[in-house]
Amino acid sequence: MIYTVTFNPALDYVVRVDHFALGEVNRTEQERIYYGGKGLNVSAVLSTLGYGNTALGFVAGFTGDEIERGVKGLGFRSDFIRVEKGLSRINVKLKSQEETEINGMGPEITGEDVTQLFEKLDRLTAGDVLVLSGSIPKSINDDIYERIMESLDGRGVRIVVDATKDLLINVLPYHPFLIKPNNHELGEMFGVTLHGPEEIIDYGKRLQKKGARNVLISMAGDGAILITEEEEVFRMGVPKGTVKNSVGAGDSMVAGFIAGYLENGSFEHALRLGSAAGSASAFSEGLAGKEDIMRLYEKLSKEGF
Ligand SMILES: Nc1ncnc2c1ncn2[C@@H]1O[C@H](COP(=O)(O)OP(=O)(O)O)[C@@H](O)[C@H]1O
Ligand SMILES: O=P(O)(O)OC[C@H]1O[C@](O)(COP(=O)(O)O)[C@@H](O)[C@@H]1O
Repeated sequence: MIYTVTFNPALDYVVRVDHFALGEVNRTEQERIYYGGKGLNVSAVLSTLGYGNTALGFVAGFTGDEIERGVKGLGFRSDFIRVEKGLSRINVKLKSQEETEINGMGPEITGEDVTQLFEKLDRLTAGDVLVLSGSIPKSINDDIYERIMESLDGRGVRIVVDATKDLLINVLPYHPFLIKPNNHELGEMFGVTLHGPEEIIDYGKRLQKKGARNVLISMAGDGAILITEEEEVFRMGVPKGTVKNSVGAGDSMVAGFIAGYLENGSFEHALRLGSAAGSASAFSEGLAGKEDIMRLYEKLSKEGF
């Protein structure tokens, strides 16, 4: 079974504004609402690619009701924990001359709520895949990902972590199967700005030395680099296309990678399917559909990436 955990699901409010002006009244040209949060996006794309999965996480308030209702139509199972205080987030994604995001902080999650999550995770067994993805609400201690990994240590569960800074660094001693920082996040973890693939590979390998098994570094329009536990390094470019909305591209990449790896155990295939899913979502208004992903997969294969 595949499980995803989203501590902080969101409604993503994506608005397009022509020439956004700070401090002025701006009017939208287009507005859309998507069900978001990294784990939920991973769940949605996995299900698009034919991999059934269960999304775990916390929801609160009327926005939480809507998330719980809406994701029922996305093809995966959900088993959320309802929390009493606060609201699930509305994350604002402003598309104009530049892309700007305001991600909310999320509801108040108590120790009891967290215990409920641990009870659900206690069902996981050897061969299961667990995706821990995204930020955590302020009310939770930032050692939560490590505590989850510690509780599952030795059970043969493959754990994928897509998070930033300490949330990610602290899980490395538990040997996550895959981590996916982007190049900026990778630099941020070491307090440096990375220039070019050599530096990115060097710093990616440092995360491996700290315990990560496979490190996938995404670089938006510049593609991705994968450093595997078999000491191979793969680079993948991106197909040509018009970017419509890159929110969720990273999550789509994680989902594509997992689907590809589960299919035949090949890291190269996983990277290609992950890259195709990432670009296909960047080229779509919302998350990509299967046809688009497979079309870009073929393109990446033909172009020899
Ligand atoms: N502008 C783009 N053009 C083509 N592909 C893209 C673009 N942005 C993202 N992608 C694809 O999606 C992957 C993940 O995107 P990225 O923006 O690096 O992740 P994140 O959202 O986690 O920062 C990239 O490695 C690439 O394959
Ligand atoms: O949990 P965080 O880090 O605040 O991120 C949440 C946001 O990330 C997203 O999952 C998109 O993530 P990516 O663009 O990295 O794939 C949005 O749907 C959501 O608003």
